[in-house]
Formats: sequence, C-alpha cells, structure tokens
Amino acid sequence: MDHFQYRNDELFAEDVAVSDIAQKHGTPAYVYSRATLERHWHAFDDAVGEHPHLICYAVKANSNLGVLSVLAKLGSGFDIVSGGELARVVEAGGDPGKVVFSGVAKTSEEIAYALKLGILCFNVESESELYRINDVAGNMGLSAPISLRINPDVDAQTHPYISTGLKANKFGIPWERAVDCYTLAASLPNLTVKGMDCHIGSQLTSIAPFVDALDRLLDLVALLRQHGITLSHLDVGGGLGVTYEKETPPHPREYAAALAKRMGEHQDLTLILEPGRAIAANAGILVTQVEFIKAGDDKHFAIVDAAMNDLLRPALYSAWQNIIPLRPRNDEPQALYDVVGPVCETGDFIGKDRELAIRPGDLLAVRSAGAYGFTMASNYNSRCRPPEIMVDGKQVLLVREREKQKDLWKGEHKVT
Ligand SMILES: Cc1ncc(COP(=O)(O)O)c(C=O)c1O
Ligand SMILES: N[C@@H](CCCC[NH3+])C(=O)O
Repeated sequence: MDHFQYRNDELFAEDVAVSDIAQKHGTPAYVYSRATLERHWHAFDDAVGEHPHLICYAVKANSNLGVLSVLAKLGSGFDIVSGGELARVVEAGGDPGKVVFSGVAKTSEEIAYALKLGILCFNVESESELYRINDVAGNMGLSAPISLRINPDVDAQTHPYISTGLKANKFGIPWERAVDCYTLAASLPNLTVKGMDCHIGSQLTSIAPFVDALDRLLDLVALLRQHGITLSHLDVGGGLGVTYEKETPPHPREYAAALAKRMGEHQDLTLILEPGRAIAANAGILVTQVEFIKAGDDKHFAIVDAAMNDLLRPALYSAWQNIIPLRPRNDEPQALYDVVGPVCETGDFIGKDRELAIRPGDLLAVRSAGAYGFTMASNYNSRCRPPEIMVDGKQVLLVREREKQKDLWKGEHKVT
C-alpha cells in the first residue's frame, strides 16, 4: 500500500489530486509522497526490533534534498558513494556520524572531506584503497574508521547489470582474501577497523541470497576473532526489491526480521542496512502528458512528453513500470500502445504493449518511479530535467524546480 490511490476515478497523491499538481507545475514531473517514504523507512527500522541497528538509506536511489531531509528527521543514517552525495546529506540536515561511504574508487579529496566531517565508516573495496585512506588520514593526523566490503560470491538472481556480489563483479574483496586484508588494515597506523559489509545486488525478490551472504559474513567474523580482530558492526547492504509488475519480494518486515534473527547471538555487532529502492521507489511517480497518438497497422504509439532522459530504467534494463491514467476514461476504446518519448532513439520508450484508453492531452502516471528515476535523469537531447514535487498531506512542496535551458550551457564557452 502506498499513498497514490484513486478516489472517484482521479489519482491522488496523499490528499492532493495529481492532475492539480500537473496543472500547476507542468509535465513531465516527479511527484513524491512524504507519508510513503516515512512508512517505508519505519518498516525497516521497526522490523529489526531490539537488535542494535542503523538504517542507512542509499542516497543514490533518490538524492533530492527534500527526500533526504524527511529521512534525516527520522534519524536515518545514509549510504553514500561520492563526495557529492555527502554534501547533499549534510545540506539536508543528516548526521555525518551516521554515514557509510561505499564505492570502488573514492578520490583522495572525497576521503579527506569525509574524514573532516567525521563519517561513521568507509566501506573499503580493495587493498589499494586501504593504502589511499591510510595516507590521507595520516596527512590529516586522523584515524579513519573502516569496514571491508566482502564479495561473498552469492548469486542475487537479479538483472546482470545490478548484480554485485559475484566473483565476476568489480565490487568488494574476495572472501578468500578477507583475513589477509583485515590483517593488513589492522597493521596500518592510520586506520581503525570497525566492521564488515557486503552488498550483493539490487531488486532481489527472495530472502535466501541475503541470508546466504550474511551467513558467509558471520563465518568470517568468527574467523577474524581467532586472529584477534573484533568488529563492532556488520553491514549487509541494500537490495531488497519492490513490486513493479508481478514480482513478489518479501516485505521489509520479513526481510529485516530474517536478518535480525541470524544476528541473535551477536548482540555485540550492530546491524546496518542500506535500503534504497525499497524506501523510495513506490514513494514516487512520474507524471507525463500524451502529446500525440500515432496509429499504425502493426502498432499504435502514444508519444508522451517524458523520455529516456527523464526515466532511463526502461531503456537501460528493459524495466517494466506500470503506466496508469490520472483520470481513467470510458469514452474511448482500449488499444495497445508503445508509450514513447520525444528523444531521437528507438530505445526511447517508457513502456511497450500497454493497454490504454487515451487521447492526446491526457495525463499518465508512471508508477514506482521514486527510486533511480530523477537520479539517473540526464540532459540528453538538451532536454531540461523535470521538477520534483513532494506531497505532504494536503501540502504540495516544490522540492526541485524544472531546469531552465540557459542553465544547461552554464560553464560552457563559445569559440570565436
Ligand atoms: C553499496 C550499495 N548499498 C546500497 C545500495 C542500494 O540498493 P537498493 O536500492 O537495491 O536497496 C546499492 C545499490 O545497489 C549499493 O551499491
Ligand atoms: N539503477 C538501478 C539500480 C542500481 C543499484 C546501484 N547499485 C535500477 O534502476 O534498477
């Protein structure tokens, strides 16, 4: 259940008719629900129960300052992958002391910035990175808190582009190398070994791979203890999937409870979770208008004003996201449409073979667009990125203005 529901044949976001938002702010536009974001965050936090834990929302899913500030107010931690994401967290009022920093190639500048702000931990992905963080911390006269991201070689059974926990993926330190790497980390003078982490992939629809990975990590924790290395936290990453079409992922409650149960004997280890999609995806929609209808012998096209630059997932992963009318009509027959955008690529589609009853000028909502929607948007075809709007009960807050053409060439220079 989310807060985008029909009332009297009109799609509402919380207590606001989405068509009113479209009229005021134009289309395409992203619309988020504060209540849904909060409910999803609490679902994770409550489910872990009494075990010491921290929910570190994965900023890459949706890094809008409005979204981050809502989560910061709940006391959320954050998983970041760049200095830019850290700056956003701080600007939104997030606590740097609850930030974990993932990513395979953090720059020295990013490391120094994070050390200055006093983040909770660097999730380190290679030996070379250990040396780099040790050097930067040494130059600053500080000790850097680190965890090692272990690649547990577990198949997440998801799209190959978003699977990260297999040997074949670029992420993390191989399980077999872990003890040597921890020994190295413990020997470096400017590092403090804090924890262990993993992240096996995104849009997972069953619990088993998460539990397999956690078990492998717990074995390693025990092995490290024999080598005199004790950890204070275990971070199992993010990756819980959502329902886009027919998937039936476990509820966050089931997922978090399964992990917390495994942690039962390890009260000394704080459990960290890094959910992104499961918090943000179904807290957002992309609203778009039908510009033209092109009827063909083989196919009908609904040409809409949103394109692959606004929502890349269908083009990049052949991802399926539901497309629904803001005001369903019964004065038009249903037909099968490819819903396509104005960008000059055949791959520019939002949905294929969709049964819709529509006319030009009608408004549609692309569902589950709150995660990896705006954050993956671009200016391809010199298109301005859409505005982002947050609904909070009856309130409509513009949390990012529509980009303006003249801002697109800011910083560029003509040659005379
Ligand atoms: C290290 C890390 N943590 C957390 C996430 C969030 O994943 P998801 O949005 O699938 O929960 C990702 C993205 O897959 C990630 O790479
Ligand atoms: N961008 C992906 C998720 C990537 C997860 C990042 N590690 C998606 O839209 O499904």
